[in-house]
Amino acid sequence: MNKLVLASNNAGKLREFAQLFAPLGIELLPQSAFNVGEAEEPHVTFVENALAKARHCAQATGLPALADDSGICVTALHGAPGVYSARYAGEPKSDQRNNDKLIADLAGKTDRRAHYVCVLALCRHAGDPQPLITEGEWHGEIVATPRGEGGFGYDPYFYLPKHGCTAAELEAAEKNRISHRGVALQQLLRKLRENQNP
Ligand SMILES: O=c1nc[nH]c2c1ncn2[C@H]1C[C@H](O)[C@@H](COP(=O)(O)OP(=O)(O)OP(=O)(O)O)O1
Ligand SMILES: [Mg+2]
Repeated sequence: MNKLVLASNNAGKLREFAQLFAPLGIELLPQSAFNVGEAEEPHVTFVENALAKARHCAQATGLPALADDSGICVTALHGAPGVYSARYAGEPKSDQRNNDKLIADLAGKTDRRAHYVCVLALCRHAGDPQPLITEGEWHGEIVATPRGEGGFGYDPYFYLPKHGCTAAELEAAEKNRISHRGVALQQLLRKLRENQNP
């Protein structure tokens, strides 16, 4: 497989995947290059939404498609916003309003634990009966005051005690090495290699 379509319209994800794929010798094309519209994400699990996006994109392009469904799960909010992270503060999607709502919802709560989840789904074609699926998690805490200019989404509020900084303060390469997305992609690449060398 030397060409893949990325089934996402999120500029932050596109940036991170471009960097992650750069050394791999796999051409990664954004679905916008094929005028693929946004897929429905009607499901209550990351894995089902990831599959829906990958299948929709493979169908529309005739090429293998990789989708990322991700979000942040906050312990004190019983796992919310979870699969609804992108639309937490309603439509149209806005990172700023999502972050404001998250901080408001956590006001007065002492348990600040949260983790990112990323599920990747790779459909080699629209009817692929055996899509590759992997998952990564990244654990941290929500801070009330944003820090850093990097990353995207909830990153300025996602604090990593081990690193003493937020995800938005990490170098892009460091985030990709340890993030939910980076971990899920390493697993996906391992599965791809196993499939090619049975
Ligand atoms: O590393 C991350 N750093 C910060 N925020 C993140 C990250 N990873 C996911 N997130 C947040 C952003 C968005 O609020 C939601 C993903 O929602 P999700 O539906 O998967 O993506 P999306 O609608 O933005 O784009 P698309 O579906 O076209 O890929 O989780
Ligand atoms: Mg989405």
